[in-house]
Amino acid sequence: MSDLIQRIQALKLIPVIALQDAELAVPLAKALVDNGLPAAEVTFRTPAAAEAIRRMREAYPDLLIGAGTVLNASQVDAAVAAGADFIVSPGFNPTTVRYCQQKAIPIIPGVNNPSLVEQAMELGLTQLKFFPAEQSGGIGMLKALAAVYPVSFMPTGGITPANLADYLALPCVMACGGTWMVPGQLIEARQWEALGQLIRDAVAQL
Ligand SMILES: O=C(O)C(=O)C[C@H](O)[C@H](O)COP(=O)(O)O
Repeated sequence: MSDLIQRIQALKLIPVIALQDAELAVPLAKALVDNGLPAAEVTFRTPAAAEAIRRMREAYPDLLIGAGTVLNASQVDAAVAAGADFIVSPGFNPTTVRYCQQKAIPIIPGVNNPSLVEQAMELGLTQLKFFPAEQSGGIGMLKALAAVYPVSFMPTGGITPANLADYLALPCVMACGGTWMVPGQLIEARQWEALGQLIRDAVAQL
């Protein structure tokens, strides 16, 4: 887990992706790698997720790949079989967390209030997603949580170029998640140049 967290901390930004078509996975991974952001959180919000992860892993063995929106054990299995390095969930589901822990699979579950942070800590977790970040009180809420709990957060949801730096400046923030540098319309339209520019602009802010 600590190696993984170091990699996430070094990247500072994890692009969150919903891919409609696994054919788009490798060109998207190429755009991310070529433009300086070698990571992807591929969400299980689409049926293409596992195949997209498999193709990315095959083409880019060193790419940091998370599986996002993982809601249950069978999605954990599918993600890991496809080559995911870690699991992310939008909420805190103790069943999914325990399943990952039994299999020694890193999981970063989502929380957005003190009670959930405490439940996560009880299971030994100290790196958590803060989701949905802006809608849950944003930076003010994170500061309040960090004052009480020795945990690090990956805020996701409502992170934009306008607030990224403020989130990253908080000592409790290990990285942010966001979609703005990998918008679905550009990916589906295979606008790799435009996408590359968005990714470069995001990296330039880090
Ligand atoms: O599916 C998940 O597990 C999620 O975490 C949801 C996405 O991360 C957010 O919807 C991203 O929010 P935006 O960056 O505001 O577009």
